[in-house]
Parts: sequence; structure tokens; C-alpha cells
Amino acid sequence: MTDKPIRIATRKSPLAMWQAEFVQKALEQAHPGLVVELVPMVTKGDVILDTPLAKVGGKGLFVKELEVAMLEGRADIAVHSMKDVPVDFPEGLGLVTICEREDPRDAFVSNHYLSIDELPAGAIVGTSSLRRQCQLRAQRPDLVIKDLRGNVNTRLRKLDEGEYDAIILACAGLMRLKMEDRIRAAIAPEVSLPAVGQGAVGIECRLDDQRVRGLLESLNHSETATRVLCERAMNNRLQGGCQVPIGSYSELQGDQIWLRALVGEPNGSKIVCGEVTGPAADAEKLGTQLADQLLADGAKEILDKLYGNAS
Ligand SMILES: NCc1[nH]cc(CCC(=O)O)c1CC(=O)O
Repeated sequence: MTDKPIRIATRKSPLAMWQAEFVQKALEQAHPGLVVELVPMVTKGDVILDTPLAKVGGKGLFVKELEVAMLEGRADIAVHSMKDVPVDFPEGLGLVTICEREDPRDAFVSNHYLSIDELPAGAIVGTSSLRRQCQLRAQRPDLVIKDLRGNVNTRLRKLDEGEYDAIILACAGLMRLKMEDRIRAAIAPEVSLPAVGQGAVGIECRLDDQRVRGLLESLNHSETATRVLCERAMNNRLQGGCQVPIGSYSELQGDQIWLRALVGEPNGSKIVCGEVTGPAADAEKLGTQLADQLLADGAKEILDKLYGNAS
């Protein structure tokens, strides 16, 4: 019945490989006898390394090749960092499983300083994320933000070579790669609101593949899924991509969900922030509601300007 192997399309970066192997092991454990194979591939986002992602443009630079492989039947599932998964999916594909979330916070990483507060005026901080840049600039306009691309290992190497006084990464990636000793401080969500879905791994597959969908069911973590779908509904309404500083974070408290989100100018000169709380059963509705609230409070002007729709 379940003899056909399941093939996982994955990027080749160490973090992507870790995540694919994590899903491979979880599937093999849940379904003894099932064979799960990895199909490593290179995506456009892995090739273009010299330009900030926000300038390369286009959503889903890291997922398109994986999706084509599934549509062409060369792979059955793709494992993604949820924060890299675009709002929309190609016809026939969809996200069916969200695994348990790792620490969603941003990480302050430095060889000389223990926290953002310790950084002297003029210190050079590496990040290419407009979201991280916006929030840092708003709090510390005296810092110098310098672009930093590449996978987690590349970014750490550039820090060690002395190009930066500190860099900002995601705690989750460092923890998965067993490099948590690099985290000088986990940055509180109030200081750096994480990216939508940060710290969670999601699985995409062909929606008509009932066998694979059934096999994936036990890997879904419903609390994480509720939180991530709430954050994504907010982002969806804003049509957020990587060209826009958008942060978001949610938590479950019993049967209630609390969601915070922000939209900012890349230079931190303006940040529109809001919160909403309500029944977890309405998670996606609440996400959309918060997005509408942000748009009414000034996020629309920021987004129009960034997307070049200004009248
Ligand atoms: N954009 C790259 C990316 N995608 C997911 C993670 C970290 C792991 C996660 O959020 O699940 C990272 C690296 C980083 O931001 O430090």
C-alpha cells in the first residue's frame, strides 16, 4: 500500500537539509516501512547572493523550483521555513501540514557585544531583512545597517571575518543547526517583532495526492498551525512580500489567540503597530481584521509607496 517512496524536494543549504531530514525521520517513524528520499535542488534565491532579496524582487525565490518539481512529479512534498513561503500557491499545490514551532524570536549574534543595548554608536549591524532593519533603526538610529546575504553559515562566517560588529539571525535556524551558543541574546518580540511564521516548518504537496496528505497528517501541530495561519491571514490581506517591513507574532492563551503586527518604513521613520485578541477558532478572521486596522492606521500609505502605487 505505502510501498512507493515519498520524495522530498529541498534546498541544499544546511538549514534546509536539516528541516527536510527532520520531516524524513518523522515520516519514517510515524509509518514504519515507508521509504522517504531527499531530492536536493538549487533555487534562484540560492544563486543570487550579491543583491539584497528585497531588490531581487519576486515572491518565493526559494520555493519556485521545488514547486515545479512537485507539479512535474519529480518530487511529492516540499519542506519550507514558513517565513519563506509566499502568500499564494500555484494551482494544484497547497500547504497541508505545519510542524511544531521552534523559538520564533530573532537572535542577536556578536563576537564582542552581549545585546543591542551594548552596541556603541556607529556599530555596524548586518541584516538584509527590511523588517529587522526598520525596527533596529527606529530604536537605534545611530547604528549602521549593512547588507548581509547567504545562508546561516555564510552569514556567521562574514561576522567572524570582522565585516560586522553584530548580525541578526533567527533563533530557530541557529538552534536547529546546533549553534545556539552563537546566540548572545534572544530579542524580545516587543523589540524585534518576528517575521510571519518564523520558527515554523511547513509542508507543501499536490492537493489531489490523498495518500501523501494522509501520511502527513500526524506531523501537523495544531497549535502552531493556528498561530501561523493567523499571522499569514494578516500578511495575506497586506499582500506582504519581502520588499515590505512587516512583523507579526501570535500566542495562544487557552482558547484565545493574541496577535500583534507592524508595518514600517524601511528606515524606521514610521511604524504602524496593532494588536488583536479573540477566539482561536477565528484565528484567520482576526488576522485579516488586524491587517485592516493597520491599513486604516497608516500602513496603506507605507505599502502604496513601497509598491509604487502612490497616486
Ligand atoms: N530567510 C532565511 C531564513 N528562513 C528561515 C530562517 C530561520 C528559521 C526559521 O525562521 O524557521 C532563515 C534564516 C534567518 O533568518 O536567520
